[in-house]
Amino acid sequence: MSLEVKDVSFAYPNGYVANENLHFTIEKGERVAIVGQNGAGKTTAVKLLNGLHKPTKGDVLVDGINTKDKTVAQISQYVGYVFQNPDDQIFNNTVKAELEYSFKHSKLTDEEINRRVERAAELTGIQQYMDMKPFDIPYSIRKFVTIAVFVALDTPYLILDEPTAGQDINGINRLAELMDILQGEGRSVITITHDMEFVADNFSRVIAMANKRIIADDSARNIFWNNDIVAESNISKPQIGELAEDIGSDNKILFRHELLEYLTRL
Ligand SMILES: Nc1ncnc2c1ncn2[C@@H]1O[C@H](COP(=O)(O)OP(=O)(O)OP(=O)(O)O)[C@@H](O)[C@H]1O
Repeated sequence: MSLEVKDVSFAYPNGYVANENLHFTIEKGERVAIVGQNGAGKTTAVKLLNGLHKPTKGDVLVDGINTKDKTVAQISQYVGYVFQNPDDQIFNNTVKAELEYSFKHSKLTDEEINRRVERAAELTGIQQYMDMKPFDIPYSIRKFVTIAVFVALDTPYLILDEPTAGQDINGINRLAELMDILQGEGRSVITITHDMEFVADNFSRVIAMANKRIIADDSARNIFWNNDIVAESNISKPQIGELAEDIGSDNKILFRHELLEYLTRL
């Protein structure tokens, strides 16, 4: 079971080519961060994963199913896409209704739907907001509402677009815990982010994009310690990595404990 992107290119209706020859596979349970300069084509690429865009060339297979053969509604049962801005996604009158809406045509029993909705609310920390109007709660919590929708739906693949934007440390920790739980259940999380600390702390695999293409698909350590890739994709090295480089370490340090260990050995 996997998400397979096979030599995919994509052009918008106006003819602008936003992705060229993307080729990668994401296995079930994997966590992958897609990073890169503004306009590199990251959002276009993830919209190909959930069927919002269909490849102009090549194929995207979701657990073996070609996205070209299915509707967005069908693919979104497998691949959940949480928009960068929750206000583009939320449209129900209460938080609870927003979570229940996706089950409108579901054959699941009411008990099962309730169980899933309650669990999703608990895992995302939104229980106390369930009866409120979404626009009466803070932006950072609204983002968790949109995540909870797909946690409840139990999609095997979850795409988070800039999940740390607008979150404080508690929100970021909650995201990290949630991703651990989802991964423990064999679900994949794919994120687009400009937050390199979040990437280093939570994603072992990183896909770096620049100018419509993938320029590297490697461990976070190898990506952040390759200055050519960092420069071409216009990302920054996480702070600890930068500090380690400044003091002359070439041990590919990314974490505080690694830096401390290195310093005590000097
Ligand atoms: N509907 C559209 N029609 C034509 N071109 C588009 C459309 N949507 C996006 N583009 C262009 O495609 C390119 C890639 O955009 P995309 O949003 O995928 O980049 P991104 O890497 O996600 O950028 P950012 O980090 O700024 O969100 C950009 O040059 C953008 O202007």
